[in-house]
Amino acid sequence: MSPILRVAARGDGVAADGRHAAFAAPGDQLTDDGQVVPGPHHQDAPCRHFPECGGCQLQHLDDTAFSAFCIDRVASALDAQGLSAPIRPALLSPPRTRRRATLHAERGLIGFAAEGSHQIVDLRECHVLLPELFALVAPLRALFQKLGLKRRADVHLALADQGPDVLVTGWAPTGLAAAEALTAFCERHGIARFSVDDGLGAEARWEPQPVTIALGGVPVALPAGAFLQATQDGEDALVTAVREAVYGATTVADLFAGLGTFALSLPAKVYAAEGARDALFALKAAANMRGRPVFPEHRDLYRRPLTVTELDRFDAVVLDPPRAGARDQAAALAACSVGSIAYVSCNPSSFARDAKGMVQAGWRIDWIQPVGQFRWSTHVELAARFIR
Ligand SMILES: C[S@@+](CC[C@H](N)C(=O)[O-])C[C@H]1O[C@@H](n2cnc3c(N)ncnc32)[C@H](O)[C@@H]1O
Repeated sequence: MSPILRVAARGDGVAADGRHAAFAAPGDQLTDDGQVVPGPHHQDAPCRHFPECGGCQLQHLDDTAFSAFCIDRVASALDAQGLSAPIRPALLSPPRTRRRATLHAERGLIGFAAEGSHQIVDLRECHVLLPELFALVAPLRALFQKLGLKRRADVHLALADQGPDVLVTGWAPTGLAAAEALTAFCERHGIARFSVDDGLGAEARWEPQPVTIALGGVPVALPAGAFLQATQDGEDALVTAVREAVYGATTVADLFAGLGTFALSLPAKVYAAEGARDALFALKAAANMRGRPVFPEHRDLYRRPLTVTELDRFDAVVLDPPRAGARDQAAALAACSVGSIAYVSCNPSSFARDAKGMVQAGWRIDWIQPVGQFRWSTHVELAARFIR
């Protein structure tokens, strides 16, 4: 018998004797023949689709163990780079609060892909999606069946200010009957927008009024399929952490700004750099309309990161790159002399890699706030404050 001590990055339990076991929680016991004997932090998974469904990998952990996993994920990534930092208690989004998710549909099935495969798990219940979004799953299944969807399509769901926003990629129904069925579906289910994209770009087939998302109290036009923090709760946690990290700054550079989640929430003059044109134009128009001091620039930050001279014009910098991190931008940040840096990351490993160079150049990680907005998944997000 060996006790399970922690859960590794991929979700398997790690026993004191070094063995790994699937679906094991800290406090469980691993028998000599590899059986898991549940302990005090092992809960009954609430969803019938666990563990087949790839939407959740950790439903067997209670909140104490899931929170510890989020912290440990960050600590292990730092440790792998020879770093350590004060890590705050994790902020977990409650069940049923995911406002953005991508499902897959094919031949009468709709749901997340099965864990480790492309097979679709036909979703009959879900404990992570917002009820408003889950309520669309059965009607969408029926709609796709009616319209004869056979090949695989992706269904991107988001909750906009006006209601559910649906984007189907890989499929575009044609003909009058299909158009009528789609309109009836949208009217019946209060859909804010229904777009399709069969490879030529998103085309709205239903959008009775312009679709927006409120960020920092400002309604921003929401491009179909655009990036949004996964839960409102997670967004609030990240915004609060970023505001604290750059507190007192009157000029801020927001890098990888997206639609302006941070730029529109900071009490400062904000330069916002973003690579997606549609997001950038939406942010520009929204800021102009409300007279917010946000100055967006379309810029590919992988090809053309801000230079040290450019960075030094600001009191503080916020960056929130994609999963790959921001190696070159971090190198310039390491050498700059702004007052503080808020680094928001959806990948503790690339964050720790980027942080290492910054720490070697004299920066210190003041604190790290883990945010578990992908509840019961192995994806952990964080916001960190760097100071000299
Ligand atoms: C994790 S999202 C963060 C968005 C925003 N900060 C937010 O919280 O809503 C990363 C953003 O980086 C943008 N991006 C990806 N590659 C980029 C690049 N090479 N240059 C600039 N922006 C890029 C994406 O379009 C996306 O908006």
